[in-house]
Amino acid sequence: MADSGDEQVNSTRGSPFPITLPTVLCTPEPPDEDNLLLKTNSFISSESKLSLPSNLGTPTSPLKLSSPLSLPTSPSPFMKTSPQTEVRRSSESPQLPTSNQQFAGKLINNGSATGNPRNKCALQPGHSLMDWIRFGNSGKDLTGVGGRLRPVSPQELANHNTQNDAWLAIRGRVYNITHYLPYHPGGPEELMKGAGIDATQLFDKVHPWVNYDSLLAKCLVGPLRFDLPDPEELFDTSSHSLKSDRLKEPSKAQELVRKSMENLANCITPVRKKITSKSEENVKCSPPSKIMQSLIQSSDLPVSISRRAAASPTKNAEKADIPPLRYDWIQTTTKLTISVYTGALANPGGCARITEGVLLIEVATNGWLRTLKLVPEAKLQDPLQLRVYAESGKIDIIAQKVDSAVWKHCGEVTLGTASRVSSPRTVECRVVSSNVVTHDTVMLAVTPRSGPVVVPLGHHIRVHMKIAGSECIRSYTPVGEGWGPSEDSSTLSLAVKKYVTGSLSPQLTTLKVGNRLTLSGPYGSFQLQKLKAVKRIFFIAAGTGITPMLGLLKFMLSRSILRCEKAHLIFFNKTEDDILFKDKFDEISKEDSRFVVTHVLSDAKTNWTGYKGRIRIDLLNKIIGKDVQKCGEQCTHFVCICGPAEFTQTGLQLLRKCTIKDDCLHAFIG
Ligand code: HEM
Repeated sequence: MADSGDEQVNSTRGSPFPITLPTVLCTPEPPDEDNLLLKTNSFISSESKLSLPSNLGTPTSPLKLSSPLSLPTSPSPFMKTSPQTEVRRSSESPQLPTSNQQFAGKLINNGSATGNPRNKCALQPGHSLMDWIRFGNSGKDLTGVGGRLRPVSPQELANHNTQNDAWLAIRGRVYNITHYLPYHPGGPEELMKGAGIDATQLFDKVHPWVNYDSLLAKCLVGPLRFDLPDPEELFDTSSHSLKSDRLKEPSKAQELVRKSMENLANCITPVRKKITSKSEENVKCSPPSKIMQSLIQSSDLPVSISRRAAASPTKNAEKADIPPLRYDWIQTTTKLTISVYTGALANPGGCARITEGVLLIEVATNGWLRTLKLVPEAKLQDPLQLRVYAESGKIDIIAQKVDSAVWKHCGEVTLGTASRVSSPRTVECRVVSSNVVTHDTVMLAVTPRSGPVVVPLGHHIRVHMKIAGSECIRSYTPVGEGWGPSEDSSTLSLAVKKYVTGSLSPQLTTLKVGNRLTLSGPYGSFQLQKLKAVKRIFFIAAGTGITPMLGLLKFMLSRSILRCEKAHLIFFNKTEDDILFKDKFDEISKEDSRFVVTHVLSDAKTNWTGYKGRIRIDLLNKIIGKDVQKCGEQCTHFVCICGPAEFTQTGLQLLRKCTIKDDCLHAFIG
C-alpha cells in the first residue's frame, strides 16, 4: 500500500473501487490448460508427483494421456509448435539441432539461464510437447540403462555430461536427458548446463513451476545417492570392466535396489482420502517397507514422499465457494516438508508454528481459513520456513528434525474444517535489522515470534504501536523476498518512510534490533487471478507506493514470455535521491528486456534528463496508450496504481480517460 502519510490510511472514501477491509485473500479458479505443466498445480502436481512411484514400479508403462496423472494432450501454449509438428512421429530418433539452427530461431534471448531466466527457443519441427509425449510412449528406452531403476552416485552422474549422453539430477532423482535435449523449450544448451550435476538449484532458479517429474518420467535412471560406493563396486565386482558389460546382467545388488524401488512405489502410491462431512479426519501415512528403510541412508536428499489428502468443505451450500486443499509431505533425513496446494493463482496467505511438539499450519485463501495439524512421528524444531509459489498456489512448510533420521510416517495429520476468516490475525514480532535505504526511508526487518507468516501478494499488514497511551496504526506492504535485506522467508521487510511530523514513523525508523512490535493482517482486496491472462502490466507508483508492486513485478517476470510480454513501472518521486530500489530496477531492466522503468521527478535537479512533473494525461497516454489500444475484446493489459491518496485518485481519473477499463485496474488503498 501507499505510504501516503503517517496516519492510519483507510481511505476507501470516494474510491471507485470496492475496497473491503479487512479482506483476506483471493479467488482461485480451477487451473487452466496453461497450467498443466506447472509443477505445483494443486491437482496435476500432486498427481504427477505421486505418479512417479508407479513409474518407478513399472518403468515401461505408457503415460496415460487421459488420466489425471498424465501430461496434457495438447501442446502447452508456452511451447512453440509449428504445423509440421503434428505429422512427425515419435519413432523418429530425436535430432539435436545444431547450435545455429537452434539459436537462429530463438524467440527471446536476453541472457543465460543463470543470469536471466527468460530465454526461450523456437523448437525444431517435430519437437513440440506432443511429440515428446509420443516419443515417450514409443516404447524406446529413454533411460539408456534398460529402464531398470538403479541408484546413481555423484561420480557416475558426473560422467554423463555430453550431448550424446547427458544425465541430470533434480531433487534426488537422476534423469537421462539426452533425448529430451531437442525438446527443451529453453534450448539444449541451457539444459546442458545441468548435465552431469545435481541441477536442482539451477532448475528452480529458471522455472520451478515446470513439472519435470512428469515430463521426464520415462527418463528416470534412479535415485542420486551420496552414500554409494563407486558404481563399479556396486554393479560389478570387477572394477575395470566396461560400462556396457556391467549392465548386461543385473547383479544381486541391482535386483535388491529394483525390488526396493518397487517397494517404495507401493508405499507411496496415493490413497485418496475423501474427507467426509465430519468436521475432521485423521490421516496416517503408511511406512516405507523394511527393505526400503534399510536402503535409505543418511543423505540430505528427499528420501520419501507421502500420500496426500483433500480437505473438503462441510456445508453443501458453501461447497462451491471453498477452494480445495491438498497436501503432500516429503522428507530428507534432517527436514520434513509439508506442501499444501491451494490452487493456481490462489494467492494464499498463511502461518506455521510449532506448539508443544505439534506443527500447526494455517492457510487462508478467498476468505477461507483451513488448518492442518501434524503430530509428528518424532520431534520437530524451529526455525520453520514457509515458501509460497504464487503461480501454483503451493505453500511449503519446512521443519527441522531434532534427530536426523528417516521417518516411517510423517505423523498424524488432522485437517480442520474450512471456516470463514472472521478477523485478521495479530502477531508479535521482533526487529532483526533496520537499514537506512534513502535519506528518509528505513528498511525494517521483523520476524514474527510464533513462526513464519506469509502475506498474500498485493496485500498488506498493519503495524500497531502504543504511543503516549494511545494506539497508532499504520499500513505497510512487506516488500517480499529479493527486495529486503534478508532472503529468510520468515522475515517481513517493511519500507518505512519517516515523516517528521508523523506520529508513528519517527518511532518505527528508530527501532533497534531486538525491539518488539505488533502486526495484524493480512488486509487487501487484490486478486492474483486477475493477472491470469495479462500480458502487459503497468505499475504506476509514487514514493513508498512502490511496495505492493514489488511482489507482483517479480511474479510477472517469473512468467514465460508468452504470458508476460512487458512490465512497465512508471515511478513518481520528488528527487532522484527519493527513488527506492533504483539500482535494483536498473539491474532488472538490464537483465530482462520485458521490464522498463520510467522515472518521473516532481522536483528534479537541472541536470535531470528524464520526465519531470506530476502524474498527467499526456504522460500516461504516451506510455500506456498504445499498449491499451492493442487490446481487443479481452483485456491483456493491467494497471496497478499506488501512492498517496491524492495521487491515486488523480491517477484513477486519468487512467479512465485513457480508456482503461475498471476490470483492468487495481488501486492499492490501505
Ligand atoms: C537444469 C537445467 C535447465 C536450465 C538451465 C533450463 C533453462 C531453461 C530456460 C532458459 C528456459 C526458457 C525460460 C522461459 O522463457 O520460459 C526453459 C524453459 C523450459 N524448460 Fe528448462 N532448463 C533446465 C532444465 C529443464 C528440465 C529438466 C525440464 C523438464 C523436463 C525443463 C523444461 C522446460 C520447459 C517445459 C520450459 C518452458 C517453460 C515455460 O515456458 O514456462 N527444463 N528452460
